[in-house]
Amino acid sequence: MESKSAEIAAEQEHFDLARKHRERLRTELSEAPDAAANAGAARWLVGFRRGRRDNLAPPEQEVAFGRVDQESDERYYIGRETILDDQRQVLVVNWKTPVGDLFYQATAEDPRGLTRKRTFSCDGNHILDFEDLVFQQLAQDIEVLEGPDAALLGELDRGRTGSMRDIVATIQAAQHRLIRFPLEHLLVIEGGPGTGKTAVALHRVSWLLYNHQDRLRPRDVLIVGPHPAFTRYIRAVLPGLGDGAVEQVDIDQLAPPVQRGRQEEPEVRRLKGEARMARLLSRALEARIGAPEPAERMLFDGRFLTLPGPEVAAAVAAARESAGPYAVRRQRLRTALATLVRDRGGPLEAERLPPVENLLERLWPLQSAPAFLRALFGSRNRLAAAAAGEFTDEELTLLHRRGADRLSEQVWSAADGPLLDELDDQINGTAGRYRHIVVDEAQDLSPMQLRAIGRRSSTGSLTIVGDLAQSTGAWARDSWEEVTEHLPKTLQVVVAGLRYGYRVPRQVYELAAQLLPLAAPGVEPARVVRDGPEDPGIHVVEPGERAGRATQIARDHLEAHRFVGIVCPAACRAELEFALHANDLPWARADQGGELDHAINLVSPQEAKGLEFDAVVVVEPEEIVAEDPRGHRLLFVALTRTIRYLDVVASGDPLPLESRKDVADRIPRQRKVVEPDPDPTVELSLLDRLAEDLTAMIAGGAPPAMWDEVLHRTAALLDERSGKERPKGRHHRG
Ligand SMILES: Nc1ncnc2c1ncn2[C@@H]1O[C@H](COP(=O)(O)OP(=O)(O)OP(=O)(O)O)[C@@H](O)[C@H]1O
Repeated sequence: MESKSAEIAAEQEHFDLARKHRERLRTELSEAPDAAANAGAARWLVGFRRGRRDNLAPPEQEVAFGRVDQESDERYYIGRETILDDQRQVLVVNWKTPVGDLFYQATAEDPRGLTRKRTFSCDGNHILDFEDLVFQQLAQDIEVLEGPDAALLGELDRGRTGSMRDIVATIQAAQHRLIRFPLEHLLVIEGGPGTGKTAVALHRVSWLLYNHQDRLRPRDVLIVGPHPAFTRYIRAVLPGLGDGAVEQVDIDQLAPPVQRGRQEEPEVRRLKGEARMARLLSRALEARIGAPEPAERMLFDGRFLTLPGPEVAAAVAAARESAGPYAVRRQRLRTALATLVRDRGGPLEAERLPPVENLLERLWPLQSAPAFLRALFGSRNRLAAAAAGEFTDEELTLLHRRGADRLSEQVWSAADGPLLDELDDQINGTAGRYRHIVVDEAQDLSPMQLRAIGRRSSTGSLTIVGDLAQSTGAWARDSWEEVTEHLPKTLQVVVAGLRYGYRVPRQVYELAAQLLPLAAPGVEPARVVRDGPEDPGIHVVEPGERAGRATQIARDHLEAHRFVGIVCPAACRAELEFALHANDLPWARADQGGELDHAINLVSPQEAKGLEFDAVVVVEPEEIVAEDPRGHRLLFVALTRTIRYLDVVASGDPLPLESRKDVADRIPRQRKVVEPDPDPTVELSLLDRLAEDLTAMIAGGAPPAMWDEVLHRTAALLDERSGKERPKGRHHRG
């Protein structure tokens, strides 16, 4: 039998040959277009060639990651793209083809005509090793297929960066079934943290684009993520798979572009997300349509003309009852008024003349969504009229607010976005222009947000991705029906699960999963495929030491070249920022549009959704639990962001397992002003330390935003020392 190194050398020859032909193609595509029949055709050719060239894998990437051998003795290499030689012989087959499907789907029980599946490990296009599954052998030992193979484990252990990678080389059979699930469905992909939901959804897009080229072009697909940091994190995957032109946005971008930043109470967010808001807006908009005078007098070129009120009213009623958005029906009224004018001998071009325009504007005023919503929220009377008994007085009070003096100065909240979008749809209509939409982290979306997605779908074909155990915020969900009921109902809904947890190591998942009975009793825990390098570190510290300890741990990981995330609740944010500054560490914050850095990233538990890091430091779990009505779910999210290392730094309980209220009640609440506390029981050393901290802040010129938080922490410390015992965690390390 050939030695392995000889076989690797033979495979390398094939890889080199394929690479030569991929580069030949790149050169050909770069050359000027051949003569075309006309200038338009030449332009098309240039665009086509550029697109093809841009989608080619970069020169340094391996040409293939696998090989399948068929019983018929045919053998195919599987890669990110098909590569042909100059005789049009196939050197590598695209993973999205039926031959590619075999690579992922063949099992010992059902080898699908394969004798062997080979997986290569490479450094660039240089083969380091390969691993074979010989199906005949495996048929005798099916267990071998149950565990993760070496290629998958190798992939999972690779260090992370701020950018998600593709998983084409190691897609698992259960994942592949969802990737190629038929297009004409509303497919819900659910599964625990790190089961590959996001990866599967993105590869599904690539697979669908390849296999439905006749009806699905990249511009027909939209990907919606939960927040900008997530969109940045995933944005390189599809271009890497050769599908660069797919639009990827975060949910807040599905709205007219307005100035954002207004913060609102959870109850207001919840109310604004409800589906009945759509009806309120619709009634308010219809209420803007007016009634004519008993006789409408108009002046054309010095000649008066009178339209009888009842005829104008009939025209308004007909337009009102006709189908279509507000602006389209307004246009119908314009035509009807012009006809009435002409019938009475008025000018032929009446549509465009000021008297008709003025009457039209009075009866059916032009609207823009932001101006309309500002006026509606600013008027208690208008709100009450539009409520039509569907809203209580208290609810209307929550909606009522004084608008900015100028529209351009109006600052809108996140929950206003879908309302503006809904209004824009009611006024101008929305062309449902996407034939397939992927929605990630869909478990948190409000009905109004889901409606914004639904109206952009022209087919009802959607891939909805999420995990109910991670559902938090004003619209936390407990079932998928609560989500799908607000989406188009044209196609069959299928809920499919991913069960194997690829991200989170066993030791970390065992800690996090203790929260599940409390956080999401109905949700089945993921089956974890691998062990981590060590148990989670639990660090119970004094409140004043918390930021310092978290920073120190992050620094240690950084020095070991790990991509680090510090997941920190709002209450601890300022002290962490200060400690990171003071220690002069390179760090980035996800909420400021910055990239996730190759260093330390400070993220809130909400922003952490969908992200992952080599090492994660979770700060003060009790505060995280207190931060959200489903706080245990939020903590579950925070604890499951790591691919290898987890540290929890807490002055309270590092894993609070009581009700959220009990947890929240023991956290000292923020005090605005701190009086010097003369309590003699406060230890001198504590005061010394506080004095030191404050001196350091003054010397370091800490920004004003940090002071409030430090004072709050000071108050908490003093409260604590004056006798309020706080429960301590179970573990201690370092
Ligand atoms: N078949 C696979 N081969 C290699 N890596 C994989 C595979 N499946 C998943 N992964 C990796 O596991 C990690 C988690 O995947 P992903 O982010 O898609 O999970 P998720 O289910 O969306 O998680 P969350 O619920 O936390 O958002 C990623 O690094 C992904 O690349």
